[in-house]
Amino acid sequence: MLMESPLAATEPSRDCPRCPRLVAFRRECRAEFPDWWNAPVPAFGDPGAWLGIIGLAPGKHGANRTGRPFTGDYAGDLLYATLGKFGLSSGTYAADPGDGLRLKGAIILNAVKCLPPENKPTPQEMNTCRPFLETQISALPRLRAFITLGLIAHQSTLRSFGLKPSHHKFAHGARHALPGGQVLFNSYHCSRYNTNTGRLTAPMFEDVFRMAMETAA
Ligand SMILES: O=c1cc[nH]c(=O)[nH]1
Repeated sequence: MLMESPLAATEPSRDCPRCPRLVAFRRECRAEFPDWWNAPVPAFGDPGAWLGIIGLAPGKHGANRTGRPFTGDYAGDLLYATLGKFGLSSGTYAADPGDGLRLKGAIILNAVKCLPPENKPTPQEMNTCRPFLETQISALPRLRAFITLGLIAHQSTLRSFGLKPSHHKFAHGARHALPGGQVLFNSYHCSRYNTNTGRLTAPMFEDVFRMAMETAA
């Protein structure tokens, strides 16, 4: 059973037609895995969040299967462990959206809401999906900080504030001032690849959360 998105009124429809390539891929997945979610993956978290965590896009066997960001594959292992460690969640994280996990003070949004082939949305798909990100950020009035996971989420979040990525270079641990006093922190994406290769370790990830907590909690 899927919990209702805290931003239900701002989510795309299950059959959002905006990106032809992603629509075709969704159809393929629905045919092959009819029991999966196979639709835009809604936001998950606290509508009163001070911290927005911006991911890239659903993973095929993860969020695209479960309907909840960063669950169902390994992409969420470090993320949900870290949220728990910093008191930003309660309950237990499992693949099943009925696990009772709740976020407190944080919300997870994806820069692209539909599953992209090879986990790679095109620049056009990023642009086409961005209005949803912008609307959702605007619908979260208590947001004071963002953690962007990876370069693409960073760029899309900057653009959603009307800022130029060339003026705000991505680097793990970097912080960027946003209009209105909010602060954006960069992290490498917490993908299985990055954690397995040691590009991102738990202490490195926790440092970014600590900075965000010290700045904005
Ligand atoms: O960025 C990501 C990666 C996996 N799952 C998501 O929902 N987003």
